[in-house]
Amino acid sequence: MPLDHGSIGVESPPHERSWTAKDTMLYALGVGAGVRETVFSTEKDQRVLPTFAVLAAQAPGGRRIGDFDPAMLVHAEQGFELHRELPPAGRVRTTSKVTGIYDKGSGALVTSESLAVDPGTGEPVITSRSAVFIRGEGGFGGDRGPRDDWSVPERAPDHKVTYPTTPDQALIYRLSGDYNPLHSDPEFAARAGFDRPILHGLCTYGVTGRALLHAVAGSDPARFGAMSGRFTSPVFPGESLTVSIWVDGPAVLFRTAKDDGTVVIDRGRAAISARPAP
Ligand SMILES: CCCCCCC[C@@H](O)CC(=O)SCCNC(=O)CCNC(=O)[C@H](O)C(C)(C)COP(=O)(O)OP(=O)(O)OC[C@H]1O[C@@H](n2cnc3c(N)ncnc32)[C@H](O)[C@@H]1OP(=O)(O)O
Repeated sequence: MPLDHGSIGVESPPHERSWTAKDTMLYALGVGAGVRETVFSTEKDQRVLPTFAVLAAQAPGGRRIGDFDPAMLVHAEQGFELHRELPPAGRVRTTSKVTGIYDKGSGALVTSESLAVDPGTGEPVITSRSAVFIRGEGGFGGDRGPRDDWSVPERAPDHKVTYPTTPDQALIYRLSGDYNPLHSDPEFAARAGFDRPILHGLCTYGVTGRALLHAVAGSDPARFGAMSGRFTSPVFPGESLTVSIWVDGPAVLFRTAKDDGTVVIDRGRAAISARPAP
């Protein structure tokens, strides 16, 4: 059954969500911030990894986009802007909407946007933009969607950071709320065409965000304004991730790859503000 194009532009009812210090510590462990990053993984002077913003701004309950086999859905793109640093425990009110359904031939690309505000003041806290790719749902004769002019700079990266993931990474990450069996159940993963469960896209994204935070933002979440990228190939738990980073003032480009060179996040952009004056 085709996807419901009537879902485009329909705003979801506001959804309030709160999180605790334990949620943000668990998230930190889920994206690999452990004993060397205890400011994120323990309560001592705790701060929050900027990429937690994507989870904080998720709003379930939007309009359904149609019937399809959930095993065929993968996370395709993710971006966010952080309007202020997130506290270890907090609350936001989020509205979201589908912004487009594009025909990519082999699948449909469904894009969405969420705005999370401070429920007390109404001030924006997080803007989040994401896309999912539903394999097998393309070919309906629709628009292919906007083009992006991202290209790899012609110089060597200014930074290269490699982080491991562990075989248990997806089992820890899922406890932050994405219980999609694609990441835990070998039978479901086989239905999706994978010989074992794959890592959550947002886990790869969080590992990449740590690399950016430490390499170009002086490990200071307050300097981390935005990040976006496209998931180009699946990652299996246990694989290492190398983030190549090019810095041009506040504008940062990046790309994440596995040990065999396969690029898993492409078209990466981040916005990092200057170090505050002492
Ligand atoms: C907040 C929201 C939360 C959402 C959570 C979702 C639930 C989660 O639990 C699910 C996950 O985490 S899944 C894990 C992470 N994602 C992945 O591993 C997907 C990796 N990517 C792929 O496999 C392929 O790129 C694939 C399959 C995406 C596309 O591969 P192909 O079918 O071979 O397509 P290809 O021939 O390369 O390109 C066809 C057209 O599609 C565009 N395109 C490709 N990958 C894209 C992507 N990732 N995002 C956007 N567009 C993409 C191509 O550009 C091309 O279009 P055009 O010709 O117009 O340029």
